[in-house]
Amino acid sequence: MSLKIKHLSKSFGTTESLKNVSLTFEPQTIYGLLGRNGAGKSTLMSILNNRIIPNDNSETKVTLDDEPLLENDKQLSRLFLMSEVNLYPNNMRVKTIFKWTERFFGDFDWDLAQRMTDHFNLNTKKRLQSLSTGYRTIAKIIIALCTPSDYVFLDEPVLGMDAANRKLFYSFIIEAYEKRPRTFVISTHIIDEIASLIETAIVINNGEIISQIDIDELQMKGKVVSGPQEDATIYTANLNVIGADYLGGSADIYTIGDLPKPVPANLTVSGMTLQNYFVQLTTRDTDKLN
Ligand SMILES: Nc1ncnc2c1ncn2[C@@H]1O[C@H](COP(=O)(O)OP(=O)(O)OP(=O)(O)O)[C@@H](O)[C@H]1O
Repeated sequence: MSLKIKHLSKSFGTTESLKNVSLTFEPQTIYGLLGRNGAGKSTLMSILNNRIIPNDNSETKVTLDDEPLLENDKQLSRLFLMSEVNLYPNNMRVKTIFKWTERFFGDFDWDLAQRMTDHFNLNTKKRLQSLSTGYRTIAKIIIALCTPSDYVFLDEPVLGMDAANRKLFYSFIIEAYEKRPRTFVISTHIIDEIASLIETAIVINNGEIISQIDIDELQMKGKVVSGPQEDATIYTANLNVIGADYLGGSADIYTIGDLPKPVPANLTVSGMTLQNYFVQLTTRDTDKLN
């Protein structure tokens, strides 16, 4: 019982946006889909939600609970994608969009929608076009959380939202999940804010999945060894090092796994944040200023 993707590729002309992606999304799990600009996050989510057609490749298989997903309306209706693209008529009132959603998906969580509109202070009598950028996002978030979908994809869901509303949104994701567990796949560039929300981080880089890690595992095993460059380098020489930052003779070396004891007295060890992990995995040489 899961959403399985095997050998999925997508090219736009000569741009290979997704390269032979294989990935499984388990039911009732909250994922972070992390990648730099242009990494392929939106393309992946759009393909899974039937908005973009993947390359024609006989090896490609996308199944939901072992049934083919693409071009299968019954299975596709179990997925929902919230993205920047506006699918709703701009002159429609928010409340009417909620009703449309209910008709289309066969159900809508009106209680949660009411709580969310109250907390966000959203006037549902307003037309979509008259809302500010942040409030348009809030309206779309409410729709995404109140549909009966089993797999909800949120592509940059906090675009234009202020810090207080983002915090409220993260609490509502948890509330929606606790009320009715389902899979959320959240793509965002504000990584540290979702670190406590997600269970698994998937990192995509240049169209390829380069890492999938449980947040608990990262918290247990991800360490930053800091101190004089030479000593830190010697101490971490045989460890699983994913990257390093050097500044004026000092080093921060990023490792995954157990550290040999004792740690030399001139080195310090701290936990690796999800943001650290992501940056180390996706930094290119060209990102560094000469
Ligand atoms: N319709 C399209 N036509 C041509 N190229 C496209 C199209 N859609 C996406 N691409 C290209 O595919 C690559 C992946 O884009 P995608 O939008 O999936 O990235 P992303 O990870 O969502 O990026 P961002 O974080 O900047 O939104 C990019 O090189 C992009 O230019």
